[in-house]
Amino acid sequence: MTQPAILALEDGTVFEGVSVGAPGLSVGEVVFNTAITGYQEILTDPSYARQLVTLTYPHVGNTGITAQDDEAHQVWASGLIVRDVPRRPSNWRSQIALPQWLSDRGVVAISDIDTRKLTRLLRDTGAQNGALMAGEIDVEKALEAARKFPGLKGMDLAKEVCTRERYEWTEGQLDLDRNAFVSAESRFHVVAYDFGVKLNILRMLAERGCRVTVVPAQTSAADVFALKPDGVFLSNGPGDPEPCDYAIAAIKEFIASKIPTFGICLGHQLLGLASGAKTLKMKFGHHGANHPVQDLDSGRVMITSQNHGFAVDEATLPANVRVTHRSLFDGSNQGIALTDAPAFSFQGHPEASPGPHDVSPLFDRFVSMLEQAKA
Ligand SMILES: NC(=O)CC[C@H](N)C(=O)O
Repeated sequence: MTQPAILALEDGTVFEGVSVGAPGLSVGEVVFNTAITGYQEILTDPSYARQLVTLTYPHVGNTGITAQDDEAHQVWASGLIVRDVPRRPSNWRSQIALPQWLSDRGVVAISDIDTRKLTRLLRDTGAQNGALMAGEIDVEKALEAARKFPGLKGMDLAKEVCTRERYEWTEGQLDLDRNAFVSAESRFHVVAYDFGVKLNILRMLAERGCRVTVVPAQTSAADVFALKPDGVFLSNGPGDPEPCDYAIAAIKEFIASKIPTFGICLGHQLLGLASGAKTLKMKFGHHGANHPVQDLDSGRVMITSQNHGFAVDEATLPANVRVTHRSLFDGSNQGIALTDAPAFSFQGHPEASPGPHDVSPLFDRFVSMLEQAKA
């Protein structure tokens, strides 16, 4: 039996649809993602914590859900908003249908709303806070919950979503012919900060010969140095980078020690902050899998996967930080490199999960840095 669901926005707009997940109330910042595939990777990406994600692609759930495609061991998005979910999925890898998977995990989701109208509204007004309600509906209560959500600015979520315990990672990428993840021989030891890390990042490091020790967000630089790594990786993650003072302090020490350091997304923003730059909240951010980004060194344009609502403010970069990449959508910063330390970072997602692989050579650049430092 279909259950009703609503999406209430802080500006008072209410969308009525049907529930395709668990009953209940869930609040967060509403963001739109324009990728046409990868709904499972998006929902399990820890960077979406406290966000309600709407997908502009209208048919979501067609290929079902496969455990191997999880980017983390749980759904991190606070809710899902879509136009249409198929009656049944169809794919040889599918293990479970999207609505069942969502409701098993207590995730509130709505379908049958006009997602184009919602996206236009968010594009015009900027990302808004909202509330999803499914099952028993109380419009006033949902509107109040949407207005009460404090917003992501100033919210430190990295320390909330990260691993509690340190762990080792050696598994490479999925070999579909063998239906197994392949392990590679390791030549380097990398300490990866988990601010909300996506598993495909760890796999891409492992595939390139890195044995990875994943550590909690609040691990001190001294504890990292004690592990004697060849390099440090700074992961993606949810929330505002600015309040993550523990991470900024640790990264300052990595820069000073000249250990090879590579950051992705939140990790990029944190490297920027540790270098002395500032970050800003964008109007509606970048969330999609077809964003053009220019590599300023080569002039090449790459199509990239993106998921961020904050950005490094280029106007605040100190003299020892070079801009390496820029978004061709809005000219915002997409990459930096220090001129006096082997440290660089990228705002988008070179792990492309989901998305195109144009930026994956950045992992090779990090590995060359590890090689050079070791030589
Ligand atoms: N994917 C990420 O790491 C996102 C970084 C940060 N939370 C932002 O929204 O900008």
